[in-house]
Amino acid sequence: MRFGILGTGRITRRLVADLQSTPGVQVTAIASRDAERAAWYAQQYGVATGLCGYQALLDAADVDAVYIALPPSLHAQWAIAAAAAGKHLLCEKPLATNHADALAIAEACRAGGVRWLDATGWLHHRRTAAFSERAHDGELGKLRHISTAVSFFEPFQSGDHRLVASLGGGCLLDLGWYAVGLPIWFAGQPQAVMASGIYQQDVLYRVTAMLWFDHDVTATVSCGYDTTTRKWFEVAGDSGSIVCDDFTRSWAERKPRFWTHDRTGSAQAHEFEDHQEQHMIQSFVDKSIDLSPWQRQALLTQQTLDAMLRSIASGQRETLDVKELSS
Ligand SMILES: NC(=O)C1=CN([C@@H]2O[C@H](COP(=O)(O)OP(=O)(O)OC[C@H]3O[C@@H](n4cnc5c(N)ncnc54)[C@H](OP(=O)(O)O)[C@@H]3O)[C@@H](O)[C@H]2O)C=CC1
Ligand SMILES: O=C1CO[C@H](CO)[C@@H](O)[C@@H]1O
Repeated sequence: MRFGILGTGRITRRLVADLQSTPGVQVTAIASRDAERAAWYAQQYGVATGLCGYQALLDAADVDAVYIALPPSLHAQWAIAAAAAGKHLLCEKPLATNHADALAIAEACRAGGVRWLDATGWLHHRRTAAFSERAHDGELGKLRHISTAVSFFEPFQSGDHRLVASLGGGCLLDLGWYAVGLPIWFAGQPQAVMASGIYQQDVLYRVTAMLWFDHDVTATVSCGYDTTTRKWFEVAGDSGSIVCDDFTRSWAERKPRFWTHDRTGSAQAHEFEDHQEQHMIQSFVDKSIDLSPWQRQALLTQQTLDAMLRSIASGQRETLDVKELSS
């Protein structure tokens, strides 16, 4: 699959090497708003063509798939344009800034006959497959409660899209995508949410929330830009729990790991050898792999984030529209 990349930011600098080292993948073009930057990136990262303007890349005949690495508010526009141009779509998280736009992306891809996936790496890690299997094989007993936190304290450059509301900034869309995605991965569709948020510079800086699922499963989640937490979770049943201390990251310096705890309090560690981002790219390019479980996860996450934003604004518990989702 021949990839073209939209945007020359922080994540592009990391993912371009993962794309180039995935078997069956070539990166043939990169596009920037700025011609010089496009040429510099192409030269620097060994990409054949640097193009000025994102549409130029969508028009390129030697591009089969587009990786969108733009600020969140631009995802829907360029994802829909990519699908209309017949390009498969790997889109950075959050898929969009709201559920309606996420559904519009899915529909455009369906109409264009192209594959789509959000680039949420942890969902494709071997470690995720292993802890998911354990959670579902009865080892935990009945699933009861999930806790998770994903926070980074970072001195953002002024103008960083994370701090600009009109670009889809704020910790909820950015880090809440991971924190809320985790309980959804284990427990499915939330029925209701109650969230509270603290704003700084016009964007959400810290969010805490409670989620209610079917069968009395609950979750507490938090995310923020002004705290440093491990990107951890605990999935607890009535017989045991699974704990992971950094589920979103690919660690070069140590093996990905998680622990299982039983009723007696004893813990067993599980470690893996992994190159994590490549698994996500492989899921996307291997046409024999059904992407629908991950697509459903993305749409559910987006719908839940919408409900959390409503809850922050209203100060009330908000219910999710189950019918809307299942259709
Ligand atoms: N999966 C992951 O682990 C990570 C995912 N992300 C996600 O990737 C996306 C991009 O994040 P990141 O790379 O950190 O962002 P950056 O701000 O570093 O880069 C975004 C790029 O988008 C282009 N762009 C187009 N319009 C604008 C605009 N109005 N303002 C700013 N940039 C613009 C720019 O490229 P140019 O001007 O050259 O066209 C810019 O370099 C986000 O959705 C983010 O959530 C981010 C980090 C990690
Ligand atoms: O997805 C992400 C992972 O980590 C970052 C912190 O460096 C986030 O802000 C980012 O968008």
